[in-house]
Amino acid sequence: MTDHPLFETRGLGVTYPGRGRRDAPVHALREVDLTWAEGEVLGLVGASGSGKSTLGRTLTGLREPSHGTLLFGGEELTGRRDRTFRRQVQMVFQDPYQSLNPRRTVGSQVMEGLDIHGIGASEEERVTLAVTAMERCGLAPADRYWHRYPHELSGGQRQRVVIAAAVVLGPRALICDEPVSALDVSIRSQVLGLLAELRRTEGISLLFITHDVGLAWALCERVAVLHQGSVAEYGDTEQVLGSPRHPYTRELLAAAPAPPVRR
Ligand SMILES: Nc1ncnc2c1ncn2[C@@H]1O[C@H](COP(=O)(O)OP(=O)(O)OP(=O)(O)O)[C@@H](O)[C@H]1O
Repeated sequence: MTDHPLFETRGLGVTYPGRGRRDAPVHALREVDLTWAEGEVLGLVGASGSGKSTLGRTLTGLREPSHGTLLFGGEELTGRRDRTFRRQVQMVFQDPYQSLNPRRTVGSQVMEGLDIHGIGASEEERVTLAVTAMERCGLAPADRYWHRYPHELSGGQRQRVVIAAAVVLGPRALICDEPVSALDVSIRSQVLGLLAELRRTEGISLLFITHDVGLAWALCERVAVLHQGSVAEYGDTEQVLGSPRHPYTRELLAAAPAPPVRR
């Protein structure tokens, strides 16, 4: 732990060039000032196109800011992220197929990061770490899943493999971009429960990107509402979603399919 926030953005902006030659550039993020504290579950909510994924990808280094400053543990991040950062900050995407290789077994995919980062003194130790992470993520006993391919698993199990492949590296932060939107409604709460538990037991900070204000309300301590690339409102979840001040936040809450429930 440091005294610095895990991540901090100051005046962060991301502009994409227009898709066609005649198209105007898209200002996906404008002047975003946010703080994500170590150990915190921070929600990023907003409608489709509000810039949520762009912000998540910019934090991980998949996209470079066009302007502004991005700090990690108080240090400015520029250019290619180093190996330590890539180990400490992991992403979980909406569609586990996007993250998994269909031609490789579950065990080899959970092991892959350990090989890349040179973790574990021997193959045996790496296998033990992978088995522990899989079982920690609800894939127990691990040998039941180890030799299977992604298509042989359910959507929820695939997402657990993705989470296990991140957790095995001992990350500080998980950036979860709509992690349950592609899953069957009946198993969403199990995967959300796993993420909440990882935060509680391992102290992993969570950034929870969602268009679903109800989920943010249930899971997050603080929430930032993004509207057309800008932060409309930001603060404690109770305050932002319980007594919204910005008309856009009220609109999002009014459009929620069920009244949000605080967990
Ligand atoms: N690679 C790209 N090139 C050009 N424009 C892009 C690119 N990626 C995203 N955009 C545009 O940037 C804006 C923000 O997109 P982003 O995907 O970050 O929003 P989002 O809130 O995550 O939306 P969704 O919930 O639909 O994923 C949108 O107008 C989108 O069309």
